[in-house]
Amino acid sequence: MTSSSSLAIQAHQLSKRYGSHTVVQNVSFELPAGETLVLLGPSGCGKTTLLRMLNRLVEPDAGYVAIHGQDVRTQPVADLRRGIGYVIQQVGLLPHYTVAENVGVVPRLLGQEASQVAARTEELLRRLHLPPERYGGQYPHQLSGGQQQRVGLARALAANPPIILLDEPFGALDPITRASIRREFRELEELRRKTVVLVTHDVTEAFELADRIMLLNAGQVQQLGTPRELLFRPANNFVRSFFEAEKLSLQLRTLRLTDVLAYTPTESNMPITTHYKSEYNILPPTVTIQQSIELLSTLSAKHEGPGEEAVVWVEADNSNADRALTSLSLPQLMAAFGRALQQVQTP
Ligand SMILES: Nc1ncnc2c1ncn2[C@@H]1O[C@H](COP(=O)(O)OP(=O)(O)OP(=O)(O)O)[C@@H](O)[C@H]1O
Repeated sequence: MTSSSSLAIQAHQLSKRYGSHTVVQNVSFELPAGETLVLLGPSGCGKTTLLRMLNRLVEPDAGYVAIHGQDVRTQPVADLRRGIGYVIQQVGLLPHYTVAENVGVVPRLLGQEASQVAARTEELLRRLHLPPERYGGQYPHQLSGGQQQRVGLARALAANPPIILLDEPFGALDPITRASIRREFRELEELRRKTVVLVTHDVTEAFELADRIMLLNAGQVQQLGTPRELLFRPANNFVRSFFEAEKLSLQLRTLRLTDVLAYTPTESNMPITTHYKSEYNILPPTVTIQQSIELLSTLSAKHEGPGEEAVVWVEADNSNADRALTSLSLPQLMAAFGRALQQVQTP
């Protein structure tokens, strides 16, 4: 059990109706500080409405929200929103403000000193791969969609709120930009420490970013759990069929090396000296199968010669201390993945 003081967000029996149409129905969840919850579901299922109830952009008809243990109705809205960053798909940058001015807008409103605002702005732009000397003085229309999205994120992070709400933040981007921004986003240390609620209808995005996923349909929670639980222990047919089309790709992103190690050959049948071995292909067991396949493919393209096969080396996790390093080639990895899948899918 998590104590209520370490809970960043508690939503209790939230409901919202527009006319006769119930768009959110009896939704409850608790989100510990530092977790990322993804709200997923088909268009119109109520994700945005639910998200906007958290910072009181929408008032529920029934139920309540508590932030850090305090009922949001008992605090001034301005105070509440100061602690909650908000990023939307349309970005909403101020067109006549430069990039630096856009990022600094909230800290300035909070009365922070100009030098402090400038330092924070520079730091964030640099972290989001927008060198301030090049981009700080530009205007939003001079940036690409992906760059604007990063400025929107920098602006939401500027005042260092402990909670960030993101509504389809990558929705307007092409698939390639989208995938690369998502990777940057995942690796951003600043965000890892925060409590994040993210709305998307993109299943891969949900699986890559979520600690837990709430799958909604017609305003009702279908399942709330880890990506692994939704994929391998679907609560009903809606959940099962929602992931069906992308099942293999999700399995590759959900299972990790640690899940397949037990199904690998106990001894490598190739002499170690024939392998190209460097710090780059020694992997911790937490790496996903998808990432391992990508690395093995790159290594194969670079290093494979006659009689050689590219391998990665997997560090033993604690439960496997007798095997310090296990070597895995692509065929071995795929075979082990297949066997692990059979196990995990057996009820
Ligand atoms: N202010 C409003 N007035 C009337 N109906 C609304 C209002 N806001 C949302 N709705 C309706 O509520 C339902 C849920 O909308 P919501 O935007 O929460 O869904 P969503 O899951 O975020 O959808 P999408 O993925 O398409 O953005 C929709 O049918 C929408 O038309």
